[in-house]
Amino acid sequence: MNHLLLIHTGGTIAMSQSGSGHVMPSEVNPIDATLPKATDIANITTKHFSNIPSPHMTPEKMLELAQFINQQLTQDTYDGVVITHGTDTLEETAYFLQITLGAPVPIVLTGAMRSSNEVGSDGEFNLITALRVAQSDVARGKGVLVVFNGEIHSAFNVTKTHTSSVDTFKSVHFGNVGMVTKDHVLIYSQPTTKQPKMISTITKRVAVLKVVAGMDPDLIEAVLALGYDGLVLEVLGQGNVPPSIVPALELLVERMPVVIVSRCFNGIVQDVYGYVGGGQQLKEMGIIFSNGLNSQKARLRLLVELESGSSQAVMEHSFSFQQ
Ligand SMILES: NC(=O)C[C@H](N)C(=O)O
Repeated sequence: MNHLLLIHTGGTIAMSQSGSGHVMPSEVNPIDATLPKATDIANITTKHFSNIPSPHMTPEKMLELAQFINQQLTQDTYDGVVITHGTDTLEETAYFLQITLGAPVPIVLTGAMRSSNEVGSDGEFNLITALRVAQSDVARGKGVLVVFNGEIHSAFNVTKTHTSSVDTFKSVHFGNVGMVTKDHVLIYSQPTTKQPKMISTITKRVAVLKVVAGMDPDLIEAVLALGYDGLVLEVLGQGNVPPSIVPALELLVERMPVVIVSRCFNGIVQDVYGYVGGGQQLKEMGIIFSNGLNSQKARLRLLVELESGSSQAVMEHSFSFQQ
């Protein structure tokens, strides 16, 4: 029988609703009560890494988690790892692990939208399906996966799309990579993955700003004044900005890497337009075009590139579109 490592980090899956109706972390993780129902799936070793709501997650804690997983995988033999996590930043931790961890076994993240004692609580189903995916041969070599509501997603594409629905995780651009049915774990497409970059510290800071019509340049100027090391800009459409921020961007890109992602939910940025502030001008300035990542993931990618001391050319390659 397979041996799985189950790591709890917190989130709603580890919470209960109190008498007042507010949802709070529980001292004893209620999801562990599900484990007797999983004994036919694998032998499971449980580790409690943290018990935090995921808005309390940071890149530093993500790095600690990556190091913890590496340590556990060298100390014992596991066939897969399941991580329970709050849903608010789950996609960020999943993507961080994807780009920094070269684990030889499936790494699967899951969570819940309804806490343990709420009607229709989804933690039990999500945990059981995540364990089934992690022990499955078809999950090997597929990168870090997110299993939620019977769907399997790649860390690259998945994002939280609904504030309260249990059907919240969706893969923009390419759709989910697989599904879990009563009897099967199916993965029908090969997720995009790139060589992970091992880092040992988080010392850099990357700002994220969203571009809006008629945007004032002062926030772009503040990025430099506040001592950030890089900027991710959520730009318009296929990769365009208003003329009002072009001079500030020109100055900024001389001093730090600037990466653009689109504020559209789907699609990639390209140098299509030749007007002032259009993609052609941004490309000529040396701005890096991302490959369809959302801004929260592009921020982590840029952070990892900065920590790795990557050149502009290496960064461009890391952000390039690859199928
Ligand atoms: N459903 C959840 O897990 C949301 C919660 N606020 C968290 O991310 O910790």
